[in-house]
Amino acid sequence: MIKKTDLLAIGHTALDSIVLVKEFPSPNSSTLIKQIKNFDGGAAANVAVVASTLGLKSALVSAVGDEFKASNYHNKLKTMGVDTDDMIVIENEKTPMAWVFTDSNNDQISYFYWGAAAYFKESEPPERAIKKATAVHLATGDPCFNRRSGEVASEFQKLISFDPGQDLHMYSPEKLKSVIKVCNILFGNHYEIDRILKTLNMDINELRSIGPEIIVKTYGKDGSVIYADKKIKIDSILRTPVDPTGAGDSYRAAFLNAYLNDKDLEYCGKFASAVSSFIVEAEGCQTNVPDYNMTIERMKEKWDE
Ligand SMILES: Nc1ncnc2c1ncn2[C@@H]1O[C@H](COP(=O)(O)OP(=O)(O)OP(=O)(O)O)[C@@H](O)[C@H]1O
Repeated sequence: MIKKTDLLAIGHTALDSIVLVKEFPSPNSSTLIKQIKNFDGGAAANVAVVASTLGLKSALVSAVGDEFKASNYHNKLKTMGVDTDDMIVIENEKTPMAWVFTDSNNDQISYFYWGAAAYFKESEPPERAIKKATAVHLATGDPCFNRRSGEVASEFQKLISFDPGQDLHMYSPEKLKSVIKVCNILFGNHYEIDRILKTLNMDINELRSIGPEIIVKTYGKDGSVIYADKKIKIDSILRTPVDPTGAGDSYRAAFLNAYLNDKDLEYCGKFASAVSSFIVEAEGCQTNVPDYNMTIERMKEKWDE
């Protein structure tokens, strides 16, 4: 019997190293590292992990190296119930890695190693995983693979959400438009949504008219705005951030969780806001992930509902 999934996340699974230095070295010099911490990451995996912790049956399709199957990260995903049966495993390659260097001014320099993810381009869209899912989330990853996966998901009439995130610059205007056309929900932070509007030379209503009936624009600690038939402003549940990375992915996972449970858009935004407020309280994108009850408690504290 085919096991159905609620949410399939497509895009990066990555290993993140957060490196603290006093200052960045100039070329041909070196600097001492104060601390290195390794975390499980990658936008699609972050979404799958948060969605699964909140109670959705989630699945993940990423391109990973051949060391991944035996890794603790993979074991963790399986233990959580994330379906990884359709992961793309590339022989003699490594799972993507990100190194984020932070100096004492909190300025950051990042390096991203695509490794196995470079093979997304030549991989077939995960039709079997798409067919099994109620909703498909296209996270940061290869633009061609996302476009082709979006087309298959559209053919099978799935709910499609799209978040090009920091890979936005890799999309040509045509490619960007073609993914946006097939998606139902477009997510982005305010820089990203503004850049999409500028690239496509559209305002938010024109953008909605070509595809996504819902556009969600996040503003960090200043909350988020949902553009649908009406505009809904959602406050954040403000916390002093220990590490803001992963706030966006957790927001998307939580929003989709509430949406798939037939909640109205204001509720979806509040639920997402509550979940992401936990994520900023700890280092890493998959740490301090709240379960459903913890999220509801925090929502009640803020909105008394
Ligand atoms: N300091 C904070 N306290 C509480 N909630 C926060 C804070 N920062 C962000 N959030 C929540 O997380 C949501 C997403 O944040 P943001 O707009 O920074 O996304 P992002 O840029 O995609 O994040 P990232 O790329 O760092 O994961 C916000 O709409 C807000 O609800």
